Amino acid sequence: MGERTETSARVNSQRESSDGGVPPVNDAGFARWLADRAGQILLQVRDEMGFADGKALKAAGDKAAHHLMRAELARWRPADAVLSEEDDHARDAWLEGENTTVRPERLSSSRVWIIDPLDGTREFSEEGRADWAVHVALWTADCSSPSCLSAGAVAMPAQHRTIATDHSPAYPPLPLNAAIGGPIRIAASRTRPPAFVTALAEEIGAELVPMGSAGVKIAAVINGDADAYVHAGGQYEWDSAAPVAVALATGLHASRIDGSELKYNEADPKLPDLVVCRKDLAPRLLAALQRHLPSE
Ligand SMILES: Nc1ncnc2c1ncn2[C@@H]1O[C@H](COP(=O)(O)O)[C@@H](OP(=O)(O)O)[C@H]1O
Ligand SMILES: [Mg+2]
Repeated sequence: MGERTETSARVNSQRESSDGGVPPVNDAGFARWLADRAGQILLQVRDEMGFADGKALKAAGDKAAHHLMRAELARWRPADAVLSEEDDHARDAWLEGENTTVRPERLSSSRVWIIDPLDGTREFSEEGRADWAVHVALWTADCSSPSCLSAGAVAMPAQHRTIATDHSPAYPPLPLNAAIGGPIRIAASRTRPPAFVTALAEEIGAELVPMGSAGVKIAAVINGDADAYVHAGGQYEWDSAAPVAVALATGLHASRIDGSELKYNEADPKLPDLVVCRKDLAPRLLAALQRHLPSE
């Protein structure tokens, strides 16, 4: 067994033997508890493995967080379905049965946990970076909003910070630079920003704030460190479900870039674009986005 595999095996066995106690009964508290537990494991994996082999670190982080979350969900919410980025067939709308294709179980479940065990995987593997997160969201069939997200938590372990719908953060105050007519700050992917985002920013006099992880970018909007998060060109439900749950609970605007609703637990989990921003900014940003929508 190589040194790195040994480290990963040791982290796994410590994880399995460590007891996180009894989690909160309510779903939002449970989401926070689960995201925090996975976050602790991820910090441990980073400490144990170091940054010499980024690829191995990413793989070990994804795996450790996924296994822990799957195990705790099976233990504490056994009747619920789970959609995790790290499941083998997570991206498939249909699964191969014996002689036919079958629908994934989650499509007939009334409660589905949509989880991204490690969002911002690239940044997780880079020393000194804190822009990575753990996402836990609960989709329920019985709901009153189009997204049907009834709980969500985003842990940012390297920032020692977790936001969740059990104690929804306060609506962000109008930042001073917005009040005095300063530039809007748009958070965008540091490695895969939408093709149109530079032109969009120029058109509305905005400045771009590159960072990793969809969860961290939406947390920046919730926090008031950015005014908006704009993404297009590809993403999946697990990349946005948890932070969108918190953003909506906070009272922010969250939609597709054409203004339509974000929907979760769809047969095809692709959810390639979104915009999250303060409500006062939404009409202006959506109007500008209309002029930049990628042609289908
Ligand atoms: N064009 C694209 N296609 C598919 N996934 C994308 C994407 N752009 C961003 N993502 C995913 O969205 C998440 C946030 O991306 P970014 O950090 O670039 O803003 C990342 O999730 P993971 O880290 O869970 O893979 C990344 O893989
Ligand atoms: Mg992700």
